[in-house]
Amino acid sequence: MSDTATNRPFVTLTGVGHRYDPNPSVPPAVTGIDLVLRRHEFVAVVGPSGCGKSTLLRMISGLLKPSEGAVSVFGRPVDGPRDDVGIVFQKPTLLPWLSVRRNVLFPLKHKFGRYSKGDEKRADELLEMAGLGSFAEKMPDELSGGMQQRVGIVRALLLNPDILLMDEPFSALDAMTREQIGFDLLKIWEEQPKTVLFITHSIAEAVLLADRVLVMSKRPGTVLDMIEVDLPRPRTTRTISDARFGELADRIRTYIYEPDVAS
Ligand SMILES: Nc1ncnc2c1ncn2[C@@H]1O[C@H](COP(=O)(O)OP(=O)(O)OP(=O)(O)O)[C@@H](O)[C@H]1O
Repeated sequence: MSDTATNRPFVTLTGVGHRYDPNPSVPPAVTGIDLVLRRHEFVAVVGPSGCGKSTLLRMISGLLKPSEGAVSVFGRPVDGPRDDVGIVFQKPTLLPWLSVRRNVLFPLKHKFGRYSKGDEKRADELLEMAGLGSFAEKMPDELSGGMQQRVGIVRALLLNPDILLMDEPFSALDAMTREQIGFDLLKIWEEQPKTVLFITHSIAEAVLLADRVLVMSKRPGTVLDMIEVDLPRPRTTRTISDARFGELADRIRTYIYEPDVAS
């Protein structure tokens, strides 16, 4: 985004790595990651299956401690789960006995034991923004997969996190729903900027949504490149037919499928 705050380092990873298996003959999941996420930027992460994308996300969230290097947010080391981080996974795991609105408000209730009228108003505003205004009183099983995933996103946004970590959030959705929900996410992000790290297996989705695309190598995952997506915003379906879109997607594809050619 062209916001003055955008150029400030926000999340910093210095020489970050993680190994699940202490046996030194087994390669680490990820290693030597140097990365700076700027405030309010949208960064997508792509890379071969098993290259450590989720491991990277979990270290930024504070859910997983790096076994090498350090993660910091605004200069403060991350040493455990943080309040200013929202996470959206592939499946929204809604509570089936609670309405959509109550599902969205559940983390507040769980954390503080209560929520205010202001929180309810904000939940309704976010549901409206996500196209779920008339579904607040419905139960999760009355919603399509795409709508359930939107509820999961709204639930993460209600806590107004500075950082939104999304781990293949749309991969369970059909192609059309996926494209639409991507544009809706961009609309919400443009109105309420956050630093977003978005893991996807779709190169096109990464280029369509992100300001920059982090390309990871196969295990042990390292940074192969950080590609600036110099496509104008707002992004629309027309963005996909822009020649530059094709060039950027091709460049990333080469990294993933022909890493020897790319390097
Ligand atoms: N809890 C764990 N214990 C042991 N190994 C793990 C654990 N979690 C992940 N791994 C291994 O670490 C590597 C990186 O896993 P990770 O899930 O971070 O990759 P990924 O890029 O997100 O994969 P995918 O694209 O398939 O979702 C993989 O080889 C995986 O098998």
